[in-house]
Amino acid sequence: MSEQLTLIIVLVAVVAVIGIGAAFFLVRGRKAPKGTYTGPRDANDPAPTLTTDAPSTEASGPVATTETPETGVVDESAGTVLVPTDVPDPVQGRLARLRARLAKSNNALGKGLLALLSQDKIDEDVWDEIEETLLLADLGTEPTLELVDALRERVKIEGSRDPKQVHDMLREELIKLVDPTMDRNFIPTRHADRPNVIMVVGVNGVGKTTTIGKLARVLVAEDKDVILGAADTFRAAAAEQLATWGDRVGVPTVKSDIDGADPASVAFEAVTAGIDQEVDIVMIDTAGRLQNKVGLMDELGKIKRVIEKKATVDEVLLVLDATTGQNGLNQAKVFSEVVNVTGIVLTKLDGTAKGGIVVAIQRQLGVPVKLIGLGEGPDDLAPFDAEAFVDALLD
Ligand SMILES: Nc1nc2c(ncn2[C@@H]2O[C@H](COP(=O)(O)OP(=O)(O)OP(=O)(O)O)[C@@H](O)[C@H]2O)c(=O)[nH]1
Repeated sequence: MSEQLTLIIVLVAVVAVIGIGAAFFLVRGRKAPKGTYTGPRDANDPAPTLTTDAPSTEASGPVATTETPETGVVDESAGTVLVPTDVPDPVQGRLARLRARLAKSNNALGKGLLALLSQDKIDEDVWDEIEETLLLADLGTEPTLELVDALRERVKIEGSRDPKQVHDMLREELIKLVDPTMDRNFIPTRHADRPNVIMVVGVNGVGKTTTIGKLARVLVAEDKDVILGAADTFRAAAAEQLATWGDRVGVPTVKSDIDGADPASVAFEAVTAGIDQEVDIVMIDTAGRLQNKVGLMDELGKIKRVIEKKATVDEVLLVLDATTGQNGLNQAKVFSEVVNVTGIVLTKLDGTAKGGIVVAIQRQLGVPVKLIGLGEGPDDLAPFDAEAFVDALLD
């Protein structure tokens, strides 16, 4: 009798443990651990296939004849268990943590201005020097004149200046120029029925692939499910480079196994995989292209149009190398004409004293700088924040 009772108690305990476990997974909502799902996350979804032929007629049906993806794409996410090996740094406070990199190369701007404005007597020569410092930092003519006028006015009104006063005055005026009111949200959210789609564009070697890799880590740290699309089919190693970034944090990459494949086809397949697998975000890498190559710029427009047969492109991030200065402005202008740029990623700010380019670019495009690259390390990408940026220049 007592044996039967013990058996019943054990059975009840086992059922209770299983019940609690099931409830835990239901509350959590995620159908597979992030980064380890291998296909559709709903049991009733169609099984993923390894595609080596052109996308099916159904998938590419709405695509115009001239823009029909014609090359095969291998969906690496199908049948592959990706086990993350890295835990990305948290995103909060990154700019503050990386500020030393920025401050070092931008000393000329922040510290130089502070020194000039702290002089006992600020005559015309000093104002000229202030102007020159700002122009050398690539702030651009109009913002430079605006800032100098504002500072002149305040020096006149406020009279004597102690170091704290000078610091606060400069800080306020710089923050105004960098514009804290712009929408710099860079953590996209999934739409009810489809992923958020981000396209990353820019000229050769500015850091597009590296930025996507770093951004994938940021998104994983924010608990997002991500798929990458290697539509940079021009440079043989680019797709591998992207996939390596993704693998480290358990993010799958859709890429073609054919050298020089149609980038629009790869992008289309990546977005299709993202929809099928119900991910939060699909990020598409594109090949670097010079803004004066008309054919390549047209191709970029085509990639976007082909993606949009499937899902809206929510964000086009233009990656600009901060060390290229004014040339970046020309690039920004042409790219935004072709693909409606919605945000700027300014890379290599660790290697230049030209932090003023942030203001110049925003002014020219009316588009916010959303992220800045501060090194080659995997977590050397920081969300841009006007106040933290100015503090990094001055302190
Ligand atoms: N110092 C520094 N280097 C960076 C940064 N971002 C990228 N890089 C380096 O820039 C180089 C080019 O980066 P990629 O990501 O390959 O550039 P890409 O734009 O994808 O290049 P293409 O595909 O050839 O157009 C690499 O050596 C990166 O490590 C940054 O913020 N700081």
